This record gives sequence, structure tokens and C-alpha cells, in this order.
Amino acid sequence: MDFLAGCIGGAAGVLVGHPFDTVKVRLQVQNVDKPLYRGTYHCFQSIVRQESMFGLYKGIGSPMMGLTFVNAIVFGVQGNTMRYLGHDTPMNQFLAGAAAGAIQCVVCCPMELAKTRMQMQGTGEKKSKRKLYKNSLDCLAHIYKREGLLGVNRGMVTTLIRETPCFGVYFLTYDILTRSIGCEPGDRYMIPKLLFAGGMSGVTCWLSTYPVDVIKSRLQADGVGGVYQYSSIADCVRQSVKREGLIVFTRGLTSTLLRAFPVNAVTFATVTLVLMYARGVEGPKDSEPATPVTAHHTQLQQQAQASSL
Ligand SMILES: NC(=[NH2+])NCCC[C@H](N)C(=O)O
Repeated sequence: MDFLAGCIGGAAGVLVGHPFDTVKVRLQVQNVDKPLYRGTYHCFQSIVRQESMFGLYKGIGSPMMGLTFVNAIVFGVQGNTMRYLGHDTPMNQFLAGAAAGAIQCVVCCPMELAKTRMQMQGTGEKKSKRKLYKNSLDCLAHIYKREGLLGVNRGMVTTLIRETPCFGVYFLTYDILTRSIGCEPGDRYMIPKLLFAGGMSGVTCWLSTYPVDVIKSRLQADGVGGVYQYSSIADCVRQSVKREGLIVFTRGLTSTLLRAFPVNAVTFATVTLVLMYARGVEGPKDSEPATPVTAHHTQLQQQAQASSL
């Protein structure tokens, strides 16, 4: 059930947040010597003006297919790891989230490679008239044909470095917030509280490893137009800091945070509600530790039973 709930939550999140992600990638990867965009709003405006609203949704195929599946893995692995760990402690919340974050990289890395390439296609001075890739799957097929499995997993190391701690923070933050603001069963403000806790979990986790995300985007966009700038992660960091200073690690951060709150508010609230109502019958067995999402529906179930007596 965790997997299905993660699927539904993931799809809801992608629809809400993809335009913000496109702006983030464009700002992270643009050539600082000849910048196309002055900032977040100018980037939004330029994309809509030059590429219509559809320009903001370039590359959505990949995250729509991938993120939905990724969220299914994330919430499925996290829920089952919590059951395996047996006790609901903050450390176990972090560890279960980190395990989920590491495992989902298998899908997340190729998905984000295709997304990044599609989002960068047709931009900058190397704007090629002929579109190289028809869609995200065609993009991955091209890369696989040219560079094999290694090529399709370009950016895997930075993705693992970014995702493993980040998802630990993601679930730990949600656990702490939902317990401290009290998403009590029958609480008339439960939904807004779930949305707030989910949104803040997304913001916190993106902030926790954002510099790594900048490097990952640059490595995955490297080679668009055939010119490779970076020979390694260290080389990418060195060149980026040398040319732009430490401020480079904040490129696209505003758009990322504007995206992170609504996307993760919707994702976590959707997952929690789907689990609550879908598990209304069984609820977590006594032997199962409550994960944040299962804790909610157990409380709600008790409330519902009490009120029906
Ligand atoms: N690199 C990260 N911040 N990973 C966490 C991603 C959380 C959520 N799936 C999102 O897209 O916002």
C-alpha cells in the first residue's frame, strides 16, 4: 500500500512542481559568461515568452514516469525499513529515509539525466535548430547507444551523495513536525498541518544537500551540444568555484524552494491520506512501529471507532 500511495503522491507532486524545476535547471546550468536569465522571475518570463507555457513542462515525461515510480520506491522502502528496524525513533526515521533515498537513485539518476538534457535542449548559444531528442525515453536511448550503461548513469555518484542524507532529513523532518504540531485525529486543521509538515520537509531536505544538486545538474547537462567541460566531480567543483565563487552553490535555489514546498506538501499529504483511508480496515499491526504516515491513520481510526460507538 505504501508503494501505491507513493505513486499517487508522486504524480500529484510532479504536476505541481515541474515548471519550478525547469527554471532551477536553466539557472544552474546557464553559461555565466553569457547568461540568458537574470534571475528566477526573468527565467520564468523568458521561457513562457520564447517557448510558451509548454516550455516550462519540457522533460516532464521523465519525472512523471520516473518520480511517480521513485516515490513508490521511496515510501515503500521507508515504510518497510521502519517495520524491519522495529522501533519508531528519530534515528530510525533518518536511517529508513536514507535507505530509501539511496535505493531510489537507481531510477532517479537516469530519470534526472534525461530530464536535465530535455530541459536544456534548444537553449544557449549552441541552440540547434534540429531537436536532438524527441522525448525523455528517446534521450536515454540516444545516450545508451552512444555511451552505454555508464552514460545512462552519468551523475550517479553525485545523485547518491545528494539523495541518501537528503531523504533521511526528509522523513525525519516530517516525523518531528507532525508530532510537534499535533496532527490529531479529527483535528479540523489536520490537512493544513499535513501540508505544512510535508512542505517544510521538502524545503529542509533540498537545503540540506543543495550544493551537490548544482554539481549534479552541471555534470548531467555536460556534453549537450557535444562539448564536454568537466573531467570529474572535483573538476566540476573546481571550475565552478573558480569562475563564479561559492555563490555558484545557490544557483536556482529560489526556484527550487518555491517548488519544494508545494510539491512535497501535496506528496506527503496525499500519501498520508491514501494510507489512512486505504488502511482504515487493517491499520498497522501491533508489531509494526508507526511510521509518520501510519501513525496518522491509526490515530484517525481510533477516533473514528470512538465516535461511532
Ligand atoms: N534531492 C532531493 N532534494 N531529494 C528529495 C526530493 C524530494 C521530492 N521527491 C522532490 O522532488 O522534491
